[in-house]
Amino acid sequence: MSTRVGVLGATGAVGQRLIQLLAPHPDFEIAALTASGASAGRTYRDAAKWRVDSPIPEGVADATVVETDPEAVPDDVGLLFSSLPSGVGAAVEPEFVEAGYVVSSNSSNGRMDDDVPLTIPEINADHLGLIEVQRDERGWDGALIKNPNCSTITMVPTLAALDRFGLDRVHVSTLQAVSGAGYSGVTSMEIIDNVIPHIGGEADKMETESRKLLGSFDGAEVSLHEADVSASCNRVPTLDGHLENVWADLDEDPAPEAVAEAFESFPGIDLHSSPEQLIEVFEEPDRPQPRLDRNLGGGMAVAAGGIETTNRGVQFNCLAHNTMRGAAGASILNGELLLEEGYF
Ligand SMILES: NC(=O)C1=CN([C@@H]2O[C@H](COP(=O)(O)OP(=O)(O)OC[C@H]3O[C@@H](n4cnc5c(N)ncnc54)[C@H](OP(=O)(O)O)[C@@H]3O)[C@@H](O)[C@H]2O)C=CC1
Ligand SMILES: N[C@@H](CC(=O)OP(=O)(O)O)C(=O)O
Repeated sequence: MSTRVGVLGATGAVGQRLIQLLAPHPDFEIAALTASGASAGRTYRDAAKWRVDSPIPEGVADATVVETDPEAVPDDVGLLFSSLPSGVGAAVEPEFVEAGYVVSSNSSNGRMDDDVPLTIPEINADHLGLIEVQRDERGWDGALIKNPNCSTITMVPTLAALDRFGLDRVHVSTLQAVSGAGYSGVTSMEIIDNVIPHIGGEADKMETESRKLLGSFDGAEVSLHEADVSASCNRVPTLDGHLENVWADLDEDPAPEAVAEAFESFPGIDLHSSPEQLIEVFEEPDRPQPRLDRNLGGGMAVAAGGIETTNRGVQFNCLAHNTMRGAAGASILNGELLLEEGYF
């Protein structure tokens, strides 16, 4: 039997991707769509400026959008996916959890809170245990779980695979697609024929979230991984797919073949949205590329290439689809993990 789910911020860019992925999902059935007061009371077709490259799913187009308020969401909804602006998420997500809902959120608010699991199921599914800590400390019946920032999600599976060689220090420079900024985030006049060498707050997120994801959970708290991470974030004129150049200093000195083997053999997880091969390695020196490789594994795989040794470790490139693996797909995968683990 399918679990009835809702989408908070359903009319937005990430909300639309969530709807596209949830409509055919075997375990979830869309039962509530929320947005701002300006959209509430309207049909979804009327309220949302639909921009996904497939039609609005049947049953969603004529559904009525409701206020983002726990009282407006039916009680039999078991799981909520949140893609609200972070300021709104910070205010309303706790209200939903207090009301007993389990919320799988893509918004950046609260990701580094000590009692909030920040999870990529293939990397740190055990951090879900923080939910018990969260419930004890906050007296909540529901639960709040976060997926990381899209640039962080792209890089962290490769770092997790490299940790067997002793991950010591990481430098990363990103080339991030415009969809990461949302539909009205950067104008065409700003980005065509241009690169913007700054994305507000992004470097800090990569530097902190990656250490939490790679950290260890002892049943009570997560200790951050000791590796130092330095990031430099750039907006480039691609539509989807964040490409990243990574330099990792390691305690050991693996050959490029050993690094490729570590990437390719890194295990996935048996969940519907997880790809069979989590990290796909290219031997061609000019891959991965956003336009060619962002849809690997249904947009849920990470691509790596250009592996070379340095005098301190290894350098390589990695790529993932920022609104699939990096946003909507990440929240849904966390929802699948919560379902599997019996949290609702
Ligand atoms: N993990 C990642 O890497 C990524 C994360 N994100 C994050 O996801 C979130 C959503 O981004 P995006 O989809 O681009 O944003 P949009 O601006 O496209 O959508 C925002 C959604 O929130 C709703 N909303 C806005 N204000 C309110 C309010 N006061 N009360 C209730 N609902 C409100 C909007 O409804 P309405 O249409 O009525 O205004 C809309 O449904 C952000 O936090 C963003 O940072 C985004 C991209 C990638
Ligand atoms: N800042 C990211 C997208 C994003 O919204 O990230 P976050 O989920 O951390 O707010 C980008 O521009 O590509």
